Formats: sequence, C-alpha cells, structure tokens
Amino acid sequence: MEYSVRVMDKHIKVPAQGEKITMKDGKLSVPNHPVIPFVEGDGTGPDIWRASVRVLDAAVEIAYGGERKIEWMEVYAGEKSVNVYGEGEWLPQGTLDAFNEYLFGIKGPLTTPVGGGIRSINVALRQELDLYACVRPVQYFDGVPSPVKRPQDVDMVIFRENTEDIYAGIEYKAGTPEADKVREFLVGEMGVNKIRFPDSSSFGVKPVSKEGTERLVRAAIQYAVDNGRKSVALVHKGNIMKFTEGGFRDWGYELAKREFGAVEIDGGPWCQLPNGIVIKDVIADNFLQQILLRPTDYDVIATLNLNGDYVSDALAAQVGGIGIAPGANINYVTGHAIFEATHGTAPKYAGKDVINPSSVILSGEMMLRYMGWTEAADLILKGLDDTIQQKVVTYDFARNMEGATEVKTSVFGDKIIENMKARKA
Ligand SMILES: NC(=O)C1=CN([C@@H]2O[C@H](COP(=O)(O)OP(=O)(O)OC[C@H]3O[C@@H](n4cnc5c(N)ncnc54)[C@H](OP(=O)(O)O)[C@@H]3O)[C@@H](O)[C@H]2O)C=CC1
Ligand SMILES: O=C(O)CCC(=O)C(=O)O
Ligand SMILES: [Mg+2]
Repeated sequence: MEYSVRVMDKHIKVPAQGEKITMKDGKLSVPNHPVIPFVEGDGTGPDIWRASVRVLDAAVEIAYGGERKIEWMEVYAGEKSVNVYGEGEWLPQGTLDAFNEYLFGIKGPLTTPVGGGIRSINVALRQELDLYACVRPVQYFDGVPSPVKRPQDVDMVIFRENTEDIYAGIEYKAGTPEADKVREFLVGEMGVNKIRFPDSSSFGVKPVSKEGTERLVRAAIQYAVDNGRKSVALVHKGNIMKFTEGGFRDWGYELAKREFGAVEIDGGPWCQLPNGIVIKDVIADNFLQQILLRPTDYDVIATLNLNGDYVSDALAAQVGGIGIAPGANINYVTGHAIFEATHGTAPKYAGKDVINPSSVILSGEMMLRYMGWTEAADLILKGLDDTIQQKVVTYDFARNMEGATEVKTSVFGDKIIENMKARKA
C-alpha cells in the first residue's frame, strides 16, 4: 500500500488515498474510501485480524467491485504499542487522536493483567472516547454447536453501559494510605459500621449516574423502536444496590415514559410504548436463569457495565461461544464507534492460527452495516452461514460438531471468501 508523507505521529502512517468518516447533525457521512484505524490486538489478535481483514476487504470488493474500499490505518495499543513506542506506552495519544479524528475504528482484544499492573486499555479507550454503549447482538447461526436445546430461541441485543459502574476501576488497595483514607472517611465521617474487616479491606467505588443511565437506556429503546423489537429489559441488582442499580432501573423507566411516551401496564412498573414495545425490568440473578429456561421472553437488554460483561459471555455461550460474539462501543451523539469482539486475547492459542475469527469478522459486519454498506455486511453473514453449513469450522466448533472439517483460522477466512464469491456469482 502507498502512504502519503503526512503522519499523525511518527508511528502512524495515514493512507495516501482515503477520507474521513464524519458526523453532521446526527447523520453519518461515509466516503467511498474511508480511512479506518485498526488495532491488531494482543495474544490471538494478530491471527484473528489477518483472517478478518481479508474477509472484510473481500466482502466490500465483491459487493461494490472496486467502487468502495476501506483504507486501513494501523494504530497501536497494548503489547505491540510498547514494542513500537517504547516502555509504558500502552495507549499512545496518537492512537486516541486517530480514533477521535477518524470516528470509526476496529480492534482486536488487549490483555489486562489480574490483580495488579496496568488498568484495562479496553476500558480506557471506551472512557477516553466516551463510547457509552457497548452493543452486543447475540444471534444463532444454524448448525453451530450449542449446549442448550433450542439455541435458535436466543435473539437478543445487549446494550451495556460502558463508562461507569464498579468497572471504571476506582479502587484502593488494602493497606495503602489511600485505602486508609477511604476507610477513615466511611467509618469516621459517614458512620458506616458494616465493613466486616475494615483494616484489611480494599475499597471499590461504584458510580452510576442519571445521565449515564439515561443515554444508555435511550440508545437501547431507540434501537428497539428502529428495529421493530418486542421489548427492552432493564437488568439490574437494584434490590441490593438500591441507589446505583436500583437508580438505573428507576431512571430507565422514567426516561421511557418521558421521552418515548411509555405508560404503565398491569399496575406498573412495567410500561409500554405507543407502538407496543414493552419496557420491563428483571433482577440480574433471576435474569441469568431465565435466559436459559425461557430466552424468548427477552429481546433488547439494557444493563450496567459489570452485569453486561457477565451477561454477554453467558448469552454468547448459549449460541455457541464467544468465538462468534461480536460487539461495538458506540457514542450515538458524536458518532464515534470502535468495533470489537466480546472475547479476550485467548493467549494459549496465540500464533497458532487456530482461533475462531468469527467474532471480529462479525464486528466488522456490524461496522459495515453501521456505515450503510449493507450489501457487504449481508454477504459476510451469508458467507459465514454457508461455511458453517458446510461444517468447515475452527477447533471450538469442531469439538462439538459431528462430521466437521477442522480448519485453521486463515483457511476458515478463505472458505468464507470462497462462499461469498459463490453467492455473488
Ligand atoms: N475487549 C477485550 O480486549 C477483552 C480483553 N480481555 C482480556 O483477555 C485476556 C484473557 O482473558 P480470558 O478471561 O482468558 O478470556 P478470553 O475471552 O481471552 O478466553 C477465554 C476462553 O474463551 C474461548 N475463546 C476466546 N476467544 C475465542 C475465539 N476467538 N475463538 C474460540 N474460542 C475463544 C477459549 O476457550 P477454550 O479454552 O475452551 O478453547 C478461551 O480459552 C485477559 O487479559 C482479559 O483481560 C478479555 C475480554 C475482552
Ligand atoms: O478489558 C478487559 O481486559 C476485559 C474487558 C471485557 O471483558 C469486556 O469488555 O467484555
Ligand atoms: Mg467480558
């Protein structure tokens, strides 16, 4: 690929061809040759990205015959960033600037160490760009092996609040002066007497705001309206965490009434929009058993950050696993969006070319659809569907699928491309 001399910072090469995606008056404007930044990711990220980018490019080429093309621009985060930029540079300013300026991006998974070390770069990106909605559709592809009897009954779209909650990582380690200060404040000034072992406790803070809840619930209800869905369920643990998770529920209902004209049904608090969409709520532990026993009761899900994290992996498992679970982090007001899989770096498979690339491919499919390139997005769904029907799959599906041909990540990508070409021929 040719590059211009213009650089964003010394490591980011801006493609010579290509223009920015922009947003004006709430409307996206997507040129035929958009520049889209990508982060390859850690662990299995490079294996997955290599296969995915070929599938995305092929879909666009087959659909539009050269008239449209994505001009990819590599930006760095995670381990590769430290290699390129130097020590401590896990999320360089140039990367943030690129995502900010070019509006859209796509990324592979990034490692977050447990217990210590750096805070999540994934979370930092969502916070820095204020990508407040994590949208994770969960749908079943016919033929995918699943642990449940009727995986086809699962058809949900999770809207997970993406910037607040305990997930924001505001916490203080036991034994530090900061933890001592928090303890002194809680016990000494606030009169809290419920901390069982105050001297050896670490402390975490769970901020949940009205504004944060409202913009997420608004996005979920709007999605339900735009896509003819049946219901929006607010999933929370508001019986225990009354002002945070309970606040999420109450603010959610209030917004549905105030902005969408919902009225209470059966004595409330459930309510209904004039077009019939039901707004309901469910306590999170009950929700986790209900999605297994009667998934057809649920459609669009609006929930807090940590609940959404658990729920998205659990639901993904019902339709075959996180190898096929896409997602997008979106700010619907500014138009910024970073598309990424639900799963992590799966480090034990790194560099082996065996991992399932479907989640990133489907995240790319979401991106193309969001850009309005629906023909290319549809082709990807067909190509993936055909490949699964032919039982040509990666190890994760092969281990539970009778008569499967187990293939490498790269070959799986080739097969999808072959099937997309056959569909178009
Ligand atoms: N957005 C992001 O960038 C995310 C990053 N992470 C980070 O990733 C790292 C590893 O996290 P971990 O908890 O192990 O979770 P992972 O999602 O990385 O992997 C857990 C298991 O899920 C299965 N799996 C994951 N991805 C795929 C795939 N593409 N195809 C098929 N199977 C897959 C594998 O199961 P099996 O062993 O059965 O084959 C794997 O061992 C951590 O540092 C974590 O913080 C985690 C989630 C999201
Ligand atoms: O940031 C991480 O390492 C984990 C994030 C995660 O699990 C998720 O967003 O689903
Ligand atoms: Mg997760």
